[in-house]
Amino acid sequence: MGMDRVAGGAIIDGRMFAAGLLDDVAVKVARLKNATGAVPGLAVVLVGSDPASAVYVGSKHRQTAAAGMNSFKHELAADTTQDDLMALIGRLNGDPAVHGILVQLPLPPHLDAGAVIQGIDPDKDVDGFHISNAGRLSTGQPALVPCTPLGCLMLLKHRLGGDLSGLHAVVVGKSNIVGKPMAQLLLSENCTVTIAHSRTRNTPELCRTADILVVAVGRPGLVRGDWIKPGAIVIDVGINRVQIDGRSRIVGDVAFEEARHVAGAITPVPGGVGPMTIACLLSNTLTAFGRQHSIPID
Ligand SMILES: Nc1nc2c(c(=O)[nH]1)N[C@@H](CN(C=O)c1ccc(C(=O)N[C@@H](CCC(=O)O)C(=O)O)cc1)CN2
Repeated sequence: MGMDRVAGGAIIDGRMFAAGLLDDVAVKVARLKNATGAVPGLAVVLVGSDPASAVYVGSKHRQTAAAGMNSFKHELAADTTQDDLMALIGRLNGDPAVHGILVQLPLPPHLDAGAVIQGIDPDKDVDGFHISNAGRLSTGQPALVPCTPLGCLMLLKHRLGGDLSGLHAVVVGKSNIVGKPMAQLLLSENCTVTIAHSRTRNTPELCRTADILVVAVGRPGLVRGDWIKPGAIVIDVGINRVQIDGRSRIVGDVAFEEARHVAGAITPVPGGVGPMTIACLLSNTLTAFGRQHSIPID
């Protein structure tokens, strides 16, 4: 599932893989409803009118409903105060119909995103950004795992038949949202993990030693074809809006046309990691519901 061969490496079809995961979630939700009458609920909070965020939130809302779950969309004005946002989070924490809470990022600059994230009940933190979930992940305890790295790991495990053990993984980028949890997940799969970032001195050389290369820096086309070890699996997390020939396009952090001839497999942008983010969010919501009610989901 989810892999097309082209001259050079394989293109990993994230859209197809995500569709399969969403089907799987929908089947489990239907089974749960039949058995218990209960319906998992996801609350998504959007502050302001950033166009890309509005699209992502709309998509989350639609896909949550399509999977048979309750979706609660909260759209707040751009000048919402920290106190009002925290009060909403408090209400959602206490609402028994809400099993997952997500605050769409980025928030307007006057708001303290860190305080908002730490205000979410860790058991409802389906983004996996709360410090408790970060700590649980890094100590090997059951955690809600950030959606984008979780989606990357699923694509990698599928490509590699489930076994990543002993492979050298290089993660370019050290954000709390992608780079660090990605590194933790790869470590938990027994990879040897290197994290490269803007101060790393020999990033191209390091990348050339990677069996698995995950790039999440937000710099269009940073990773060139000659940074890639022949046959490596390349996961491009970048979603960068650029103007090409006067038209707005989305490109990744990897120079795709160069890289695909060297890599053994590569995710495209769009159509690679992005769709997995929302599919994993719904999967996390189901996981959160199961843990809150001590109901096995699988
Ligand atoms: N609270 C969060 N905020 C943000 C997250 C997140 O995981 N939690 N991630 C990103 C945005 N994001 C989801 O919220 C997201 C980004 C991209 C895609 C996606 O499917 N991309 C498509 C292209 C879509 C387009 O044309 O714009 C693709 O790559 O194929 C889904 C979700 C930041 N904020």
